[in-house]
Amino acid sequence: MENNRFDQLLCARWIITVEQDGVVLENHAVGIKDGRIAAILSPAQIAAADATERVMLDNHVLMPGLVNLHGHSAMTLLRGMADDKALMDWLQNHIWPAEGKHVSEQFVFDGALLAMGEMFRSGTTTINDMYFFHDAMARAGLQAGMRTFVGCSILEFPSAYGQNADDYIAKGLADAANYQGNELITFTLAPHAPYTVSDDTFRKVVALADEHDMLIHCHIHETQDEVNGGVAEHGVRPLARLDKLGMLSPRLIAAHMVHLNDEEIALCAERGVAIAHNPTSNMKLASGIAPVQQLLDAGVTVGIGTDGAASNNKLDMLSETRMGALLAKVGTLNPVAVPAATAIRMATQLGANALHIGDKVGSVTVGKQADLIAVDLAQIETSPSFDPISHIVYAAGREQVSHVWVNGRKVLSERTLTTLDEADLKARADAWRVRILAK
Ligand SMILES: CSC[C@H]1O[C@@H](n2cnc3c(O)ncnc32)[C@H](O)[C@@H]1O
Ligand SMILES: [Zn+2]
Repeated sequence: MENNRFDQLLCARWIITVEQDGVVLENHAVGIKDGRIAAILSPAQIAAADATERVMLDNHVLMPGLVNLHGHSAMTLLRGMADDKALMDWLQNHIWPAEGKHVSEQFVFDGALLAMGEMFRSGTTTINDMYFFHDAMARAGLQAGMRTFVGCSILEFPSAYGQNADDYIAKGLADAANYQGNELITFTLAPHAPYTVSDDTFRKVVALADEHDMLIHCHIHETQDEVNGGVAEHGVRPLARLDKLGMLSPRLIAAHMVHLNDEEIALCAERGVAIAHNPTSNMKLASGIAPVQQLLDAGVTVGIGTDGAASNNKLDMLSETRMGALLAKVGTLNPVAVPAATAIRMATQLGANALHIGDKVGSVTVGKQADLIAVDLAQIETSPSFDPISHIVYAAGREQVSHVWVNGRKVLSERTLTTLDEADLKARADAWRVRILAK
C-alpha cells in the first residue's frame, strides 16, 4: 500500500512527541517520506510497513530536534579567550577588540561550520544566530544542512563587517535577498542591544521588519547595569524605550531578558514578545537569573539558547535544557519551577514557535518536517531508565546523541557527522588558533 511506504522508518524504544506534556510512546516508529513525518506507527503497524531504510533505535529516545534560540556560531573560534568576566568588561576589553582583529568572511564560515558540527553532536537542528558576514553564515548552514536563522547584525559603530547602522542594514538586506525562499536559510534583523543602537535605527528596523516580513533578534535587559545605563541615558528602562519605538511585537525574539519586573513580564505577554533564555551564559557572566517560570505563567513564549561559545563555553542544548530547569528552581526556591517536560518543550516547540516555524518543526507530529534526534539511553549514566523525559533533561549527556535528522536528511549517524568532516573542522579550528596567536 502506497501510504505504508517510507524513505526511512525510525523504530524507537521511546518517542517523546512534545505534542502533550508527559506523553511517551513506547516501541513506535516514525515513517519519513520526502523529508516529512509521514506517519507514526504503532507496534502492530510496524511489521507491515515498507521502508528503503530501517533505523533501529532499540534503546533510544526519538524526539524533536533542539532549537537553539540564541547564538553567535562563529564565536567558537574565540572559545576560552576571556573567561570569568562581567558582560561589559568581557565585551569591551576582550571580545570586541578580538573581533576587530580577526573576524572576516573566512573566520565566520570556519567558525560556523565548527559550531554546527558541535551543535549536531548535541542534538540541535535549528540555530537562531546573530553575527557578522551573513553570507558566510548562510553558506555554512547550507553546507552543514542545518536549519539556520541568520541575524543581520546592526550596531551604530564600525566593526570588521560594517561602518554604521545604515551600512549593516544595507549589507544584511542584500545578503537576505539571495536566500529568499530557501527551505533552510531565513534572515532576521538583529539590532545588537539597546545600548549599541539608536532610536532612529530601531525605528528603521521595525519598519523594515514589517516591509520584508522579517523577525527581529536583539539582546535586551541582560544585566542590571544595562537597565541602569538605559535609565540614565534615556530616562526610562530599555524595554519601555523599545516599546515606544514599536519594537515589542510577535516579531521580536529578545535574548536574555534577565532583569524584568512584573509590569514588564505582563507587557511582553501582551505584545507577544518571545524570549531566548540563556542560562549558562547568564550564570557565567554573572548577569542574573531570568524569571522564566513567571514568564511562562504569564503566557510568554520562552525558548532556550546557548549564546556564543566565548561566553558559555559549550554549544550544548541538552546541557542548556538541564541548566534551564535547574536555574529556575534555585531562582525561585521552588522545585516545581520549569519541570522536565516544560524544559523539553522550551528547547523544542517553544523555540520553534518563537521563530514562527511551530507549524513546521518542534514536535513529532505527522505532516511536520522530520527534524528529529535520537538519544541512546543504554549507557551506565542513564541506567536504569524509568522515565525518558527525566533522563533527557537531568541525566543524559550530549555524548548520547546518536542520530540527527534535518528535513529528513541524516546529518549525524551513530555519532558520525555525515555532511561535515570532523578532521577538517578540527584542522580549520587549529589554523585559526595559529593565526590568532600570530596576530
Ligand atoms: C551584533 S551581534 C554579535 C555581537 O554580539 C556580541 N555578543 C556575544 N554575546 C553577547 C552577549 O551575551 N551580550 C551582548 N553581546 C554579545 C558578539 O561578540 C558580537 O560582537
Ligand atoms: Zn548573545
